[in-house]
Amino acid sequence: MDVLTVNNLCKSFGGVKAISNISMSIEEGEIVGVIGPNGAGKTTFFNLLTGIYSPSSGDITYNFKKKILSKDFKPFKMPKYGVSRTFQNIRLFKNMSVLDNILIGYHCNLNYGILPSLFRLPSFYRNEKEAYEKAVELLKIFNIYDKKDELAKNLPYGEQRKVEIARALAAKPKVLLLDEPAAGMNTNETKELTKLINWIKDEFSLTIILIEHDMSLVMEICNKIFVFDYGTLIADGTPQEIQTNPQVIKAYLGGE
Ligand SMILES: Nc1ncnc2c1ncn2[C@@H]1O[C@H](COP(=O)(O)OP(=O)(O)OP(=O)(O)O)[C@@H](O)[C@H]1O
Repeated sequence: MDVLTVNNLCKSFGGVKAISNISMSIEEGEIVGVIGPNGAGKTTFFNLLTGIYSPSSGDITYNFKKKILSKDFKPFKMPKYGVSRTFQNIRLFKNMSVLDNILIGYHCNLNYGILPSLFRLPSFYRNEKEAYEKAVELLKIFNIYDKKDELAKNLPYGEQRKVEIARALAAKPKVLLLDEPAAGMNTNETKELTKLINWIKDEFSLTIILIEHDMSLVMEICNKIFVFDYGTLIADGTPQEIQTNPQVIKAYLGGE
């Protein structure tokens, strides 16, 4: 079943056509890679998928129990709908602890109102305890439990990326968008992350869409790859098909 459909999507900034007539569908449970040279429109595409930008024309639909249409996208609503993301430039609450960063992810889905919170009613404690336990579980999965009380800004870059992914997962998404998850990671960290992404996809029943320049990661874990160049979709297919596609080779290397 398609979890996401994109129809004739366009986005222009003045005279710059950042996204031009992109159409695609993504099936539930897939790990999909979005690749392309610098400036190809990948981040703009993610910003359209998460309501940061509105399409100039065309539309996007998440086919969840209830359909979510692009006209209803707002960045702050996306986690509630079931769409979480990470950013190319890590956006953590840098002066908060690692644990608090993850707890914020859970707070999108807490089931108590202002009164239980003000008067400290049982539902408040029940929800907070559950969020804490789940956050600890995530920290252990990401192998950063021993850093839980450190300020996010004091963690090495690779671990900050893990915190950002864990925070996105805490919002219990159905679709997880990862913008360059391996950026700034060394080879071993990238290998570890590759395994982790595969594992969380099954464990949390996710559909994952990722932008990534690290081709070893993309080719190893993606079922399907979409290739952008100058805002257009120039190819899509399996990793094997993409690696041998002459148009893709041309876009990356500037020749055959
Ligand atoms: N807010 C904006 N205002 C004007 N132009 C923009 C804006 N955002 C993106 N662009 C332009 O749109 C095009 C696509 O940019 P985008 O950042 O989406 O590419 P990208 O594929 O993510 O690149 P990279 O791999 O370098 O991150 C570029 O020409 C960029 O300059």
